[in-house]
Amino acid sequence: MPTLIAVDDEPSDLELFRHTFEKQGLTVLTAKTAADALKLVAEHKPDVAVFDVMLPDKSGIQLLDEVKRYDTRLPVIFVTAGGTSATAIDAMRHGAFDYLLKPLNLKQVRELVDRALEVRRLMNEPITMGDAQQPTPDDGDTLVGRSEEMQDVYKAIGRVAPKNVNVLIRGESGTGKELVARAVYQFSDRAEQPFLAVNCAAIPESLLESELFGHEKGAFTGADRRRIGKFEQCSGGTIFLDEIGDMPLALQSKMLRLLQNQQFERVGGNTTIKTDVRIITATHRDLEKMAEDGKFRWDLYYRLNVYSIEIPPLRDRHDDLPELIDYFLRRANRELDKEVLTVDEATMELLKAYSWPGNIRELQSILKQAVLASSGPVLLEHFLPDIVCEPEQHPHINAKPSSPQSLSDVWDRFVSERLEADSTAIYKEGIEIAEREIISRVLRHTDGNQVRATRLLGITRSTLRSKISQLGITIDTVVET
Ligand SMILES: Nc1ncnc2c1ncn2[C@@H]1O[C@H](COP(=O)(O)OP(=O)(O)OP(=O)(O)O)[C@@H](O)[C@H]1O
Repeated sequence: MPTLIAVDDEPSDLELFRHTFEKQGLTVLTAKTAADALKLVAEHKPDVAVFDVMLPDKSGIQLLDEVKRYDTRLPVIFVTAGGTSATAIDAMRHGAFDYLLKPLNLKQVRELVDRALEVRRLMNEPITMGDAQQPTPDDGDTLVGRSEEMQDVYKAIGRVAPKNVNVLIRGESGTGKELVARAVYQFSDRAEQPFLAVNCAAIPESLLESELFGHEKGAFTGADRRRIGKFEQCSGGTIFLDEIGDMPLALQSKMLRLLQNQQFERVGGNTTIKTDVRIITATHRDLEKMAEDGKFRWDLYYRLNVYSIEIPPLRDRHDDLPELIDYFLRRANRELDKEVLTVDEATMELLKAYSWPGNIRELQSILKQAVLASSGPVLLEHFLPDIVCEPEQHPHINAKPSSPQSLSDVWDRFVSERLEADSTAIYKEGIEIAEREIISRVLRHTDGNQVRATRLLGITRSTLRSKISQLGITIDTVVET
């Protein structure tokens, strides 16, 4: 269980943190002074910290600097009364994760702590390579696969990680680009420094610049205080820019200047800020084609592509399938509290014959559905979702809809089958199926245009993206603007 430490001289605030996060299953440590906090950090190595900016024996920033001696990667959130937010902004420049203003809004606190824990996980969970046999697949993440193609990927990681150069990771969606980025970071000389990930496609264009570079108070409507961007916050560390092909052209110029001189200005500011970040980027797009079409700057492309790692699609390394299947079965068993131990031969043949357009993410999602549906220790053919058994009946998004059936017939069949299989997750599975179906259909209607789809669905673009990834929705044509 992750551990949170809250440091504040106000007992009622400490109680609030204890109450809120113990309920969420976290271990909560509390301290009223910086001295006590330091002892707890040294002893318990917490995963996330919340510091008041003013402590009786030290300022929160002094405490942050001292804590960094024990743990350079601990995400620290500051809490401040509105009037002292300048200190909190200063704390961000010292590498704090973020800050919150009093009075505390519990929803915001929870969201921020969740994000900090995710960042901590990305930094700390060790990535192992090629060895799916480690005792529990939950001890960290494993890049599974011993095929020649994956051996080349591991060699490339080993070769480039210790060099302080920018790396471009390429591969279709769901092939493991984020895992490879984390492996490059973890095997680098910067592994003790922070790692921050930004998905360029998930953040609206208007906000991406300030997310990366920060802004000055009054830079635009709504900029009511200075904001420290990721490049400033992460100085000394590594930034992972996912979906770099989606970065707008105007921002590409600013990135280029940063790469040339390791310096930049906040939006609306004149002060030049020096930074020292290693940049890892990833994309599923054809950047050369984009550059030829004038959509991606060649000069930026050359700077980012100092070294590139190409991850092959799953269909080109079917040798890895048995090991991947075994790994994800064990994972699904743990998550769903099931005991599916093996896959029978006919099912394995079907899995091998399928083309895996959504790559490993799709494999993971399909095995989870199959484990959920299965009853007994052997995964049989009829527990697999139809898409694997009859792929021609389920062409991806551009295809015609399948045979008409009334909605209530479909759900009748679904519920009866699950009742027969003695399922204990009918609700969760049903919701997932409905979500997958609705989102896929709307995307088909918009010819894969995600911006139009978000409008029709009435959800945000980041929700859409996370649903696509969570539900393993595969799209042949994606138009993201
Ligand atoms: N070789 C692998 N071994 C084990 N798990 C893997 C492997 N490759 C990918 N995964 C898992 O598959 C899922 C998708 O991986 P990841 O997010 O790294 O893909 P991606 O290429 O970054 O996708 P996208 O382009 O859509 O962002 C993750 O849950 C990841 O842990």
